[in-house]
Amino acid sequence: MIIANDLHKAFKTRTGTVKAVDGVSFQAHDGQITGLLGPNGAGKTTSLRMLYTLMQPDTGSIHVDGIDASRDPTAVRRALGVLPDARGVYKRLTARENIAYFGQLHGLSGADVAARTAVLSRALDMDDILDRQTDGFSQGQRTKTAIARALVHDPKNVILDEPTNGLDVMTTRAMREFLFQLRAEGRCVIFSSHIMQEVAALCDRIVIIAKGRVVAAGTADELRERFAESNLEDAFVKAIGSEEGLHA
Ligand SMILES: Nc1ncnc2c1ncn2[C@@H]1O[C@H](COP(=O)(O)OP(=O)(O)OP(=O)(O)O)[C@@H](O)[C@H]1O
Repeated sequence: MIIANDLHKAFKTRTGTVKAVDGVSFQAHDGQITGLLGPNGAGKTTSLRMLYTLMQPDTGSIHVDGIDASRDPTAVRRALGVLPDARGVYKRLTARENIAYFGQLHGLSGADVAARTAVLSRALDMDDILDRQTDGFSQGQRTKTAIARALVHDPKNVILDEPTNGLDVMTTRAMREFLFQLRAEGRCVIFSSHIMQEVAALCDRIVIIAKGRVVAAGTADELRERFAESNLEDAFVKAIGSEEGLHA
């Protein structure tokens, strides 16, 4: 389970201070998919970066399975599998070697790495690319490699920054099935997207972020009810106060 409590993060730029995250709180439960939905620049990536301890919040707290991220970031990292916005797959290594490298960093034995690689490769349908050097991989193939690598240590919590970004329809469908599988295994899954339809199709709970703040949260039904709209898209527009988030 992941709890974000009143996160704030500002960046100093030449032209002034940007409040990227300005009061984000939510809970993501085990056995559920929680979607962070918001238009470009809403603060999703910055929120996720704080959750996976790449950045420290200016104020606010994060707990992963009860561990305070500011006190024990290493333990939090162990409990998380992360697909960052920059996929960062090593080009000279094969997909299998990319996965194994992360397994070794997590201290897994060779046998455990091989077993997890087999499970993940099957789930992500990547058997045919496993032993190819990732240089030249398509975006979808790179994303699959990065996800398999992120999950090699069998983490209870999974954070995915725009996992279907740039994927074709078939690969997106396969990715959805994979996320449902992670949910069925009882994991806590958080993913971000600016595509409302995708979040609606996948998520048990939706956290809508605009201008660095949570403007609404709940199930799709709760959001429709709250904004008195039968269509989730209309509820989303009302929640963020503009139509900018609708365009992928
Ligand atoms: N390192 C940084 N320095 C300065 N400004 C930043 C930095 N990182 C993010 N920002 C700004 O913070 C705001 C939120 O950015 P963020 O990447 O979190 O949004 P997002 O919701 O993930 O958007 P997108 O859907 O476009 O990826 C934006 O205005 C962005 O320009």
